[in-house]
Formats: sequence, structure tokens, C-alpha cells
Amino acid sequence: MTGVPAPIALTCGEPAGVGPELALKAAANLEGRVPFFWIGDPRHLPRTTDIFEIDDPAEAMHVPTGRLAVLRHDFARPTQAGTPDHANAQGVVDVIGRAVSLVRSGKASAVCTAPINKKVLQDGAGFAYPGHTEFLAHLGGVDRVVMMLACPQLRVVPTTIHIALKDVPEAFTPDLLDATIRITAADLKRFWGISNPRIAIAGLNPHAGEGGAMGHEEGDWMIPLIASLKAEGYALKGPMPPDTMFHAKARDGYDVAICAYHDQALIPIKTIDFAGGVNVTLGLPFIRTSPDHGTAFDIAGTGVADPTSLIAALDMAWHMAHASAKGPTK
Ligand SMILES: NC(=O)c1ccc[n+]([C@@H]2O[C@H](COP(=O)([O-])OP(=O)(O)OC[C@H]3O[C@@H](n4cnc5c(N)ncnc54)[C@H](O)[C@@H]3O)[C@@H](O)[C@H]2O)c1
Ligand SMILES: N[C@H](C(=O)O)[C@H](O)COP(=O)(O)O
Repeated sequence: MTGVPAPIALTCGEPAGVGPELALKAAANLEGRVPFFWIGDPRHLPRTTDIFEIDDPAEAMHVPTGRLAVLRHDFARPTQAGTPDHANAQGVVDVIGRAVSLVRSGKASAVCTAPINKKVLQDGAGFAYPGHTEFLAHLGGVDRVVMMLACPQLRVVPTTIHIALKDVPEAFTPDLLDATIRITAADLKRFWGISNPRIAIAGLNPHAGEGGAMGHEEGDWMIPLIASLKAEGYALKGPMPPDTMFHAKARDGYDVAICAYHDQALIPIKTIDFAGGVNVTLGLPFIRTSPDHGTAFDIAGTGVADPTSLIAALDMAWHMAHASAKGPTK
């Protein structure tokens, strides 16, 4: 059928985490509504799994309802839920690379990444990136990308991501915030049809600096930068006091909140909707989403992991693939 995007490539993520069991739950729940295939080692799925092994991603468009389409990727070893094995670390990285190759070749319409454990990859495979986001920017050949977390009630962006809190003030620069605003606005228009997104900018400091009494970044450069971008036509407000910009009424006033650092952005969204949040990377030359949680070693293999975030990530990737296929918003 023309106009129907190619299936989504779902990476297996850390095989000792909740990724494999959640892939099965997502396939059963979606019942083919969102076509995807899982790239991984069948030995890492529960033994009783009745997999639908495919040789080509296109076969994932015709999977018997509820079954998981598997594009096999052999790993060094089987896995033990909750106990990562460094011998499998390179396989986790290779699967991400394979998924990106498939989406770049048009065989897949998007990449959805199951959770990885950064430390395991760094120790087991010399993984040189803080996480998927930076690795995918490298694979996509782009210098700057944006991490956005989204749920029905809120979209947030941390301008700085996986760095120590003590390093945030130095890393949080006018250039980085400028690029983050531009990338975020462009992709909200491209994928969600918001022609001029209302963007709330959180201050770095408590009370957005209290007029300089509690920090100087807002007065020194944030206020001038926001004024300059508003003059270009961006619909910006801020710098806002971070503690009063996430309650329900405040959220009605913007389409996305851009924050200074990881937890300033991720605490509110994971508090509002941990189960339904989605991590989406903006600014890539391909679509990428991910659940908003991690490998959850403490519950892996117990059967209690909630697939809602993975299902939401697959749904969002499918929405974005259709938006991309339709072409730019006028
Ligand atoms: N998308 C990703 O790849 C991603 C996202 C977040 C964290 N991580 C990585 O995962 C590892 C562990 O991170 P963490 O401990 O901060 O967060 P985590 O999300 O793995 O676990 C935090 C808590 O949430 C629970 N939880 C997580 N997912 C759940 C689910 N689907 N259903 C029910 N409960 C769930 C866990 O049991 C745990 O108690 C780290 O290496 C981190 O970097 C990866
Ligand atoms: N900060 C993300 C979250 O908490 O959801 C998570 O670490 C994933 O980051 P990557 O997608 O860069 O791996």
C-alpha cells in the first residue's frame, strides 16, 4: 500500500532489563495496530515465546495478530533477567546501529529504543556516549539534537542532559539554549503541526534568579537571548520561576517547557505521567522514540513491568512517521 510508512524498528536494549518482556506485552497489546519488529536474540525472550521470525522488515507488516516479529540478532550469550552480562554489551550497541541503518535505508520508518543501561555499556563495550541521544546524534551525523519527554499533559526539554549538576552552569550557554529552542520549535511544527509553538523557558536559578539576588544567568544572557528570539518571531515566555511553571493552569500556557537541566525537566513529567511518558529525540535525520524509563533490573523477569510507556513510544513513532510521510506543515 502506498503512503503507509515502513514498520518501526524496536531495539532490544539491555537484554537483562525489562525490554524483552515489554516488547512481547506491546505486541500483544497493539495487535498489529502499529507495525514493528524487534531486533534481538530470541534466546533473550521468555522461553515460551511464540516468535514470528522475519528475514526482512517488510514482513512485519503482516504479522499474525499479537505475535512479536523478530529480526534475529545473535548475541554472545543468553541472559539472566536482572543480571547484565558485559559479554552482551557490544551486541546492545550493534543493534542500535543496525536499527539506524534500517531506518536510513528506508526499510524502517523509525527507531524505537528499548532501555539500555549506560554503565553496563560503558564498562562492557567502551560505549563512549552518555546515552542513546548522543550516540544517535553521532550515527545521524548531526552536531545538535534535543531530548524531549512528552505525555498528554506536558512536553519538556532538558537543555543540558547527562552531566553532573555541578557542571550545568558552565554547559548551559546562550548558544546551546538558542539551538535547543530552534530545533524544538522546528520539530513541533514538523511532527505535531504546531506552526508557532508556545515555548516556556525555565530559569536556571530559584525564582528565576530573583532579579540577580539568586544568580546572574537570567539577567546576564537569558533575558536578552529570549528577547532576541522573540523579535525573530518565536513565541517565548520566561525565564520563568521553575517551581511555578508545571502546575495544571501554568501548563495551559505553553506547548513545551525548555528547562536548564535533566531533573528540572524530567521530575515533573515523570511525576505527572511516568507510565505514559515518551522520550523523543528531535533534530535527528530520522525518527527516534523511547520509553521514559530504564532497564528496571529490580523487576526484570518478574512479569510486573508496565508496557504503557513502550506502547506510547511506538504510537508516537508511528504518528511521527505518518506526519513525516505527509510532508511539511504549511
Ligand atoms: N530509555 C532509556 O534507555 C533509559 C531511560 C531511563 C534510564 N535509563 C537507564 O536505565 C538504568 C536504570 O535507571 P533508573 O534506575 O534511574 O531508572 P529505571 O526506570 O530503570 O527504574 C526506576 C524505578 O522505576 C521502576 N520502573 C521502571 N520501568 C518500569 C516499568 N516499565 N514498569 C514498572 N516499573 C518500572 C523500576 O522498577 C525502578 O523502581 C540506568 O542505566 C539509566 O541510565 C535508560
Ligand atoms: N534521560 C532519559 C530518561 O530518563 O528517560 C534516559 O536516560 C534516556 O536517555 P537516552 O535516550 O539518551 O539513552
